[in-house]
Amino acid sequence: MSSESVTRIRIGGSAGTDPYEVLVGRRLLGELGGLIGDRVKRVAVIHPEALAETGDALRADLAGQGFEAVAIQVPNAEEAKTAEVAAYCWKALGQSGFTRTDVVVGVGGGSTTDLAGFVAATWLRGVRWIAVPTTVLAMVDAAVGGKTGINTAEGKNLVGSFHPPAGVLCDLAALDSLPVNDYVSGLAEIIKAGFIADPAILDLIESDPQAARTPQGPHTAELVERSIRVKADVVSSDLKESGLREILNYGHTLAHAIEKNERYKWRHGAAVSVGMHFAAELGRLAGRLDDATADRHRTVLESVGLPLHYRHDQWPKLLENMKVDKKSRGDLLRFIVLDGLARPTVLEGPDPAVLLAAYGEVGE
Ligand SMILES: NC(=O)c1ccc[n+]([C@@H]2O[C@H](COP(=O)([O-])OP(=O)(O)OC[C@H]3O[C@@H](n4cnc5c(N)ncnc54)[C@H](O)[C@@H]3O)[C@@H](O)[C@H]2O)c1
Ligand SMILES: O=C(O)C(=O)C[C@@H](O)[C@H](O)[C@H](O)COP(=O)(O)O
Ligand SMILES: [Zn+2]
Repeated sequence: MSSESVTRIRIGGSAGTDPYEVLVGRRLLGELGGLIGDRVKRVAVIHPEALAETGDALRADLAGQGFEAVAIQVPNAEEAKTAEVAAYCWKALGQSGFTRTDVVVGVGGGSTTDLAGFVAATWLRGVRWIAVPTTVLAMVDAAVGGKTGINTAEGKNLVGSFHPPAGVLCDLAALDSLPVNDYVSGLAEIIKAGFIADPAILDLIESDPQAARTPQGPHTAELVERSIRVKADVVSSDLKESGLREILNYGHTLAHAIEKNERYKWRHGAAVSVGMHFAAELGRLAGRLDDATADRHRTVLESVGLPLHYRHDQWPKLLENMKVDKKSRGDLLRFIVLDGLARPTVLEGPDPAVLLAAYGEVGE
């Protein structure tokens, strides 16, 4: 298979990390063998149940290229991000004699790429891995940047590692089979990139919100590429989240609290949408964010069908859940808010009354 009109976005390369490329286009899977490299013996293709055919086709294709290829099927969505499923993958790698020169390929949405990256980060203390994201969310965010991990009963992504992939293949054709709710959920991270760094993204979506809801929309490739570039710029200068990278967590403090409260049954993007609405109200009430930009959150999120609200009576539980957010320092809660459009900043230890008032706009 040959690839056609491929965009290549380079990531990393500073502070001792190996650079890698994110490829965006169609018919890209022909690039996989080359990325894996010819000195590799074994490849493990980790894929969700929903992509059983794709996983097996990739395994067969790699076997045809001379690799000892195994497919490891894992549950769909967040059910894959558990210690038990990671242990199942370690067992499969052990049984196929996987060594430090072998390669993991994670094919699927963000849940699968987070798990596959984590399995690669932990097996033999770290083997190479390649991400083949198949949801819009995984293409623009999860598969890019090297954050890998799993959930625990105590919170979202509480166990993980920074372990960048050796390459990322975003084949836009994969989006054609994605259920519309999953497609729309991914738009939340695209809209996040718009608010924190690249407002042209918001203009593109606002120009035709209905078209933005489908991969057939006229701006799909541009939206995906712009969002990847936002993430690439950030993670290339701060892989391990010592500062700047925290801006990518916009909306996530409340989002992760909601996901835990829903026992990880909500889609991440839907929770991020509610979380960004909350962060916008928090920014407004803290005197940081102008009304027009705060209101723009509601209109753009709502226009593509993303949720803005969550149960009002759950606030005490959400507040408790937020304490284990990775941005917390001791008892200090920290939120990413905006000082204005594309001007993200940290709000530390907001007054509990302001937090409650912001949630008053979100609760229903
Ligand atoms: N590591 C990071 O930097 C990062 C960034 C953002 C999000 N995430 C994580 O990503 C996860 C969410 O990822 P997601 O929104 O991609 O959802 P997902 O991976 O949970 O996938 C949603 C559903 O779509 C199915 N699916 C995937 N691709 C498909 C396709 N092409 N056709 C049909 N079905 C398909 C999956 O099997 C699953 O059932 C969360 O766990 C979130 O925490 C991680
Ligand atoms: O890449 C990052 O950094 C992000 O924060 C991107 C988020 O969209 C993503 O959901 C990430 O997994 C959240 O990380 P966490 O450290 O808050 O668990
Ligand atoms: Zn996210």
